[in-house]
Amino acid sequence: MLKISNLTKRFGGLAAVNDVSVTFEAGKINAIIGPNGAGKTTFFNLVAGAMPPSEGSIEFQGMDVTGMSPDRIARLGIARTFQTTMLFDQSTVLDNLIVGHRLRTQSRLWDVIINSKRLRDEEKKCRARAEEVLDFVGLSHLGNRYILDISQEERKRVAFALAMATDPELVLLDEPAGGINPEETENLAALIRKMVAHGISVCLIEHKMDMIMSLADKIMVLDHGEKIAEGTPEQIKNDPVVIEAYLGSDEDVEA
Ligand SMILES: Nc1ncnc2c1ncn2[C@@H]1O[C@H](COP(=O)(O)OP(=O)(O)OP(=O)(O)O)[C@@H](O)[C@H]1O
Repeated sequence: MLKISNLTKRFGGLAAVNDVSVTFEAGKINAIIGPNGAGKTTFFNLVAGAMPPSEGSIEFQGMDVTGMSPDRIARLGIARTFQTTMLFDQSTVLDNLIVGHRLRTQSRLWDVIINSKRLRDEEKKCRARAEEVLDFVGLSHLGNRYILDISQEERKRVAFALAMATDPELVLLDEPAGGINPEETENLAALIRKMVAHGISVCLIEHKMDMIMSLADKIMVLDHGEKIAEGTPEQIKNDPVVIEAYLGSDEDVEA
């Protein structure tokens, strides 16, 4: 589904991602781990088209998407969750989803001025889709609540719903369990499994090792921009190179 070949991104003299090649299969949960500054976020930025690579290529479902704009990549089926701080606090959950979805639909200014049938049809579709994804993430009962009034876990579910609204094939999750407690983390892991059960492939960056180890089918470990290991959770846990990379940082692979 996603084939990365010799991907490199340099910022001045620093190779934030350095000659990384990896393949992620459809229908799986793939995790990217590594100490702080390892290049995980940069890797995601490259896949989502937020920045062009210095070298290497990205193939999605057999198509070369290297250097494509984020819009085009999103339309091809790669969605990314945004930080919950990107939600509109003073709007309702449903409005956040409708606006998020509308930003990706077709109506032009002319349609708005004449309140065209296309516009009205699109609005209806966006609302229906918003209600559908809200139900999927288990928040139907909160559609009319303000973002300000819901919990951090619920906000994370809204962020997932936003990504789901575009009907993606692959979802990139950047630290989905950051800032929530162990029980909420388990709930969110269940939601990620549900996404995969519905045919969506997942790629996530996460620091919470217990979550990764129980959730991921495959883990890629980055350190100083380079891929130092790749394998199942069991293989990664016991890999001396990985343990060494984490011992040299303030993080713990068994944590
Ligand atoms: N836009 C940029 N310009 C210059 N340097 C950058 C830029 N983005 C990232 N870097 C550098 O690239 C390296 C990798 O950063 P990146 O954010 O990808 O790591 P990370 O693994 O996501 O780290 P963390 O776990 O702390 O979020 C770091 O040294 C960072 O300072």
